[in-house]
Amino acid sequence: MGMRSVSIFGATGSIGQNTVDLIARAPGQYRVVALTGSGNVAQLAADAIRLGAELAVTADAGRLQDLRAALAGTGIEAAAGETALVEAADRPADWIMSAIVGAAGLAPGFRALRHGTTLALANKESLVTAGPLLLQEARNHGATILPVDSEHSAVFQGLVGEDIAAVERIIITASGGGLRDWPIEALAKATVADAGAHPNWAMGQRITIDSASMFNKGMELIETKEFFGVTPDKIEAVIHPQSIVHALVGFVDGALMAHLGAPDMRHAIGYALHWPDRRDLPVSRIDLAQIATLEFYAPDLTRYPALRIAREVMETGGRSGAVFNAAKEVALDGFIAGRIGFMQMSEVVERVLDAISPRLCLTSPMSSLEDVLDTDQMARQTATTQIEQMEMT
Ligand SMILES: NC(=O)C1=CN([C@@H]2O[C@H](COP(=O)(O)OP(=O)(O)OC[C@H]3O[C@@H](n4cnc5c(N)ncnc54)[C@H](OP(=O)(O)O)[C@@H]3O)[C@@H](O)[C@H]2O)C=CC1
Ligand SMILES: CC(=O)[C@@H](O)[C@H](O)COP(=O)(O)O
Ligand SMILES: [Mn+2]
Repeated sequence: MGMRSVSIFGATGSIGQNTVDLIARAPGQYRVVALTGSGNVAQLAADAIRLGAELAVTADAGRLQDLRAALAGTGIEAAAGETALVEAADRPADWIMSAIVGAAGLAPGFRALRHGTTLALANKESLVTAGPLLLQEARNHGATILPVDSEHSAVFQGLVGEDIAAVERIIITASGGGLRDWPIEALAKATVADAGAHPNWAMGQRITIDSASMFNKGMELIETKEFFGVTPDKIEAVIHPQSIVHALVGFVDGALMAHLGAPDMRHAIGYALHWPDRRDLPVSRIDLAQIATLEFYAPDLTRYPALRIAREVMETGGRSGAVFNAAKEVALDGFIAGRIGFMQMSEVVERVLDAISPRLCLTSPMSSLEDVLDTDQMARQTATTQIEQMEMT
């Protein structure tokens, strides 16, 4: 058997760097086809050289000269822009990590499936915006999608050898985020630094703030429904401050199987990399006696309106996931830019879903990637308008 070929989309980010770490620890075992990044061209070039990649792509068309300069004399190809990203996904690779942040990750992952690859999916936005289309595309081309989000990897591992018909419930855990213990009245004044500090996981800024608002968990509820094909009434989220139990699967006989592990994404990434085998991974082993206490409690929906909105989206289906995600991305940009407060992010998303529904039938399914991208654009424009209106009042 030849060397396994891999590509990493979003290689310069938090998931991407953990993936690079695992690949770099196994010299001679992988042929690296493409690495992609965006603004961090220096990291992209350094990793492309370190891993001997064939191609490096920055999503930022304005950084092509910088990338070329950083790769001069190495023989590694350089490319830039959105089209180049999708073209990189056309380069066959046995295993592809999808770890671009946001809806920008959808098109390259979607294209990679055309080649029957194994797509390790960290980019949850792909499932939230276009779950049915993505899964259908994988079926059409004999491709495999493996979950990388820690909770979904945990559920996936809990389902090995099980019949999905015997699943009574799926419980995903939530840390509660950086503001979990704040008085609820103080949340409106939370800053980007406050919300951007996660109690347990080291992650990119956007998902860390989404953890604090629990938009991340809302996305994950939808991701669970789409990926595992279970009805919303079977999916629960519970706060677990230690982030040691990642998810639990409950069966019709009352058994509840939990997945435990240190909060280190190299576990879920490594599981997807070696699946269906298990290999030794450089993650710390948990010591239950030292941890001593694992707590669980129900989330307060007044504190976390994102969970309530996500549940409505799960029930609505159709285009509502794409609208929800796009509105959330614009609201998050607005919070990071200081234009709206922390609690106003959920207000924006709710307003966009309400404002757009007379123009767009939210329950109707999407028929193509273009359809998803059009819906995404419409929701982004509506969200921008809503933020402008909020700023005026
Ligand atoms: N971090 C984690 O532990 C987890 C992350 N996820 C999901 O994985 C994905 C990645 O998250 P994370 O690694 O934290 O994110 P980061 O922000 O750390 O990294 C994002 C990556 O995407 C690149 N990127 C940014 N914008 C664009 C764009 N418009 N087009 C193409 N590439 C772009 C970045 O490039 P550059 O940095 O060079 O600008 C970087 O490589 C997200 O969907 C997140 O929800 C899921 C579970 C856990
Ligand atoms: C590591 C991972 O999968 C993240 O999505 C994580 O779940 C975020 O932590 P929260 O539980 O705080 O959302
Ligand atoms: Mn997660």
